[in-house]
Amino acid sequence: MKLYQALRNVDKFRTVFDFGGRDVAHWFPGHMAKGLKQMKANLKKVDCIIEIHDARIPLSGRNPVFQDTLDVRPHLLILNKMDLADLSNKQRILKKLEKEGVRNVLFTDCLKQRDINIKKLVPMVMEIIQSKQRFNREENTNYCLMVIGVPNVGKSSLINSMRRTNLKKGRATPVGGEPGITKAVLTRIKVCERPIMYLLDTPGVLPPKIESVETGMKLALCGNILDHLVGEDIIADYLLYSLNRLEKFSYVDKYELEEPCDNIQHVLKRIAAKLGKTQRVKAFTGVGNVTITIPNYTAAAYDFIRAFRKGELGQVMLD
Ligand SMILES: Nc1nc2c(ncn2[C@@H]2O[C@H](COP(=O)(O)OP(=O)(O)OP(=O)(O)O)[C@@H](O)[C@H]2O)c(=O)[nH]1
Repeated sequence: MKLYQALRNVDKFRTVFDFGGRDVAHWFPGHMAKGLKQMKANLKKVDCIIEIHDARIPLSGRNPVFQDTLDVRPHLLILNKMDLADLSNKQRILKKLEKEGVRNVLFTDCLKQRDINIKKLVPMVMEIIQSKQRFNREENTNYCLMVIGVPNVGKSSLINSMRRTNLKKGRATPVGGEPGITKAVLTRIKVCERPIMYLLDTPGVLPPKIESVETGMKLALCGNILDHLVGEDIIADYLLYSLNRLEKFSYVDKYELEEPCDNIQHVLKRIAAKLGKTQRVKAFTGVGNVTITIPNYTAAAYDFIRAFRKGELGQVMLD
């Protein structure tokens, strides 16, 4: 799709998204509060907190509890999944974060076999630790980090990636495609030999800060909330709205649409047809019941969201 063609459609696109009075209160399971207790209890052993968040939403959805209760420790913010993020305006993001008091930021791609930024992690952590007083751990020669973050941002992947990079070792912790995979209690995992560095894995338990339904929807789009709690249909619609707003029109070619379109029903119908996803349903007519074939909108919405999460619809910056 040529940009000049697409731009002709811009005034046809929605400028605001209608969330239909949705309530985000039920989007997070209760077990998450337990995680914070565990973290606080283990804080004494920790030299540096590694907070990990999704690089596509660097400004939304982090948990404010980090600042309030865990702030006593040195802190590094990792913005992971950088391979999926449009970082053309990285400076704007870094400036905004700095205003919020976040000075140590590292972008990573934990799926990459050799991510150069993961290599920088240990030296960066050492610098941060050495720039502050080490509380009651002065005499300790090994270091302990705590990795925290909202669900599904890549905490386990980061640990595995650090082990791969620093110890040439394989997986220590299971990775999942759905939020809430890491449920075990805190485990201490070695991630570096020189200096000896351990990492406490937390169960991905911190509920994000949802200051608005829009923040909730961004988190849902990035896979930080279980899809069915929000609804695949609305996530897909918010995805379409976002792609159009950001002028990321690669979905047009991928799904063989004629032009960018702001109507989710139309787009899903096209996706369903392309994937051959139809369903047969009974329809009641005046002359009796007939079975008709209609597009499977749910399957199409799922495919659309999945393609986005895999990066097939381009890199985005949702904040
Ligand atoms: N594209 C991309 N995907 C990633 C990256 N890091 C992790 N993922 C994927 O994100 C999903 C979640 O990763 P996990 O490491 O299980 O995340 P987690 O934070 O430990 O998840 P919870 O235990 O649910 O809190 C998996 O499908 C990973 O493959 C990355 O840098 N880029």
